[in-house]
Amino acid sequence: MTRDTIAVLGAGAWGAALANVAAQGRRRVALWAHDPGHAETLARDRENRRHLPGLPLAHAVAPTSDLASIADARVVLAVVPAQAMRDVARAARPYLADGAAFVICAKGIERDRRHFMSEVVAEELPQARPAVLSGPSFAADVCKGLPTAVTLAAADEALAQRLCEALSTKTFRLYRSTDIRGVEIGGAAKNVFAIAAGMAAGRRLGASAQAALIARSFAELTRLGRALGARSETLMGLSGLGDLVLTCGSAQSRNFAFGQALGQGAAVQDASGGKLTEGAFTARVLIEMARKEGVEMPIAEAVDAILSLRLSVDAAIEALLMRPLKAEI
Ligand SMILES: NC(=O)C1=CN([C@@H]2O[C@H](COP(=O)(O)OP(=O)(O)OC[C@H]3O[C@@H](n4cnc5c(N)ncnc54)[C@H](O)[C@@H]3O)[C@@H](O)[C@H]2O)C=CC1
Ligand SMILES: O=C(CO)COP(=O)(O)O
Repeated sequence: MTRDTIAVLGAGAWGAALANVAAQGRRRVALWAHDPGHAETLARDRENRRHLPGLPLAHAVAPTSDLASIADARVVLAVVPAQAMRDVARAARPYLADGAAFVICAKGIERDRRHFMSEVVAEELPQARPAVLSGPSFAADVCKGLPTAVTLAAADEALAQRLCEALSTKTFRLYRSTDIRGVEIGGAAKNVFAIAAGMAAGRRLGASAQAALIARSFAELTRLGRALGARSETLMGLSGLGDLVLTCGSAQSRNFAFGQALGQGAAVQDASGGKLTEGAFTARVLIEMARKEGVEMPIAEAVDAILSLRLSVDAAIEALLMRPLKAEI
């Protein structure tokens, strides 16, 4: 499978970066954009100037807005926003080859139906073999060829191994897993915690508070992950702790930057600066899942309360600090 044809759905920052990765050693990688104008601009500029300025598309990357271009792909990377995954998967259904690997690269949970991305894909693409790629990886870092390591999970370990071989490069290293649920929970939840970490930075709470917040966020992730069947080693791995540390520790993260702007006083509707902040879509559904499982997630609850304008940032910090003292679990 290593030289199998690869297509990418979604031509934002991460889609462009992964298309460049896939282009190494391949003659053509279709990069599908849902907006024909965007596909034309990419084809003309050979660069995603909005999302990845200064980082050219590899020669083999072929921007298109024609979904039929995925028909000959044995591996399709799905890199659209999580809330768009169902529509895109449904639209791809007539074109996706039987048995093709459909690798979910979005980080989020479907808000309306409370479905994980792998459940969305199972429903919309019965002919696909689903997989999930997630871990600490900023698109710009990957595009620049900086060393990066992520997890790729598929139920069938042989498929996971073959996909790791197909997608790994010298600087983009994939570790295989069969824990799809564990990998997708980590990717979705860390965006919510990154908003909280950004708020703490925006309020200048200090490095000690940042570290405490990451550790307690990890405790929340672990509790929910275990309740939903994730494996401990996944939660402690690249797609769990690894991505949490990256995203909660860098203003390069859009979720962190969004939280930071909120912490500095920006209004919820303005704080993202028009950038995709998946955590803002995931916060509510994450705590709904947690409540259903009887799992306490006070940090995620605080983020949701702030985003739904029920609590100010300062009141949320106060409430977290006033929680009863308890054992460290
Ligand atoms: N940027 C990064 O460093 C990383 C992003 N991700 C994940 O990848 C996913 C995509 O993120 P980015 O590419 O960074 O976002 P982006 O904002 O750079 O690009 C999103 C792309 O999706 C397109 N899009 C929007 N609505 C759509 C729809 N309804 N149907 C089809 N396409 C639509 C937009 O036109 C845009 O080209 C997110 O779930 C994100 O969490 C994961 C790892 C790294
Ligand atoms: O998922 C990411 C890094 O692993 C990107 O994070 P942001 O979406 O917060 O920019």
